[in-house]
Amino acid sequence: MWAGVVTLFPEMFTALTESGVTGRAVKRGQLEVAFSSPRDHAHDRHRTVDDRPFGGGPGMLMKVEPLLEAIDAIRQQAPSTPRVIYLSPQGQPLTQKRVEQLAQLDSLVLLCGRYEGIDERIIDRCVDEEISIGDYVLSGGELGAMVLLDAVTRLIPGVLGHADSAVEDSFSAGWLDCPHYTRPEEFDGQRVPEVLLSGNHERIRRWRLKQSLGRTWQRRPELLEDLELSKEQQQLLAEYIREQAT
Ligand SMILES: NC(=O)c1ccc(NCc2ccccc2)nc1
Repeated sequence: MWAGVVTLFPEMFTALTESGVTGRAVKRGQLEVAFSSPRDHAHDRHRTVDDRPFGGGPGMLMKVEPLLEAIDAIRQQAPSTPRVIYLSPQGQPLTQKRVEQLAQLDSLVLLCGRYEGIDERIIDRCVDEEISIGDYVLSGGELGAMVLLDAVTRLIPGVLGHADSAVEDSFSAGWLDCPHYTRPEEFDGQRVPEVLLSGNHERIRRWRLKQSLGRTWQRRPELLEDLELSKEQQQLLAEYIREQAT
């Protein structure tokens, strides 16, 4: 996956490119991240990248010309025509389903707004899709870009070891994950559920599925509305709900 990032703060992205699973993916060449800053494309004496909004109002906006030049510069580096995504509170919510679709692309350009955002003419000219990582306002789109890149990079084949890829099943199935335990079997009086020590893989599968469905019902019932549960899943969820009542 090739990602071009248009940002005034490329140094923020070392958290993604130099740490953990995503840092390893960059080192292995599974993810490539390139940067382009509007500041490098501001040619006036003060290298101005922002300006006051027409119509008045608080704050500043990112200027058209430096941003457009920065976008064109990064697009030229893309190995294939990139999908241009703008991170903004006005975007479509980022979901695991959308992450899975984005992970299929060869190249992305991520626009990171600062101040109160960017001139709408850039969105009209260059942006294919606006994405939001949640209903709150941040000081810039960079954290959203890193969230998106992290979620997408995990899905690139070979990035996660086999053991980790099992983690995908629950959320990509559309429900929350089940509880997890590791050694010791007992800690300060708290025991690991016996079923997980039983070695009975079918019982363990059913227990984990029941816990996932039950927790989804308890914490995020709206996620269940879009799901068509199998007979087994419906039965396990019903059992979980009955046990909650007692
Ligand atoms: N919720 C998000 O994904 C998000 C993205 C960017 C951001 N801040 C930069 C910005 C502010 C206003 C308009 C456009 C961009 N805050 C939150």
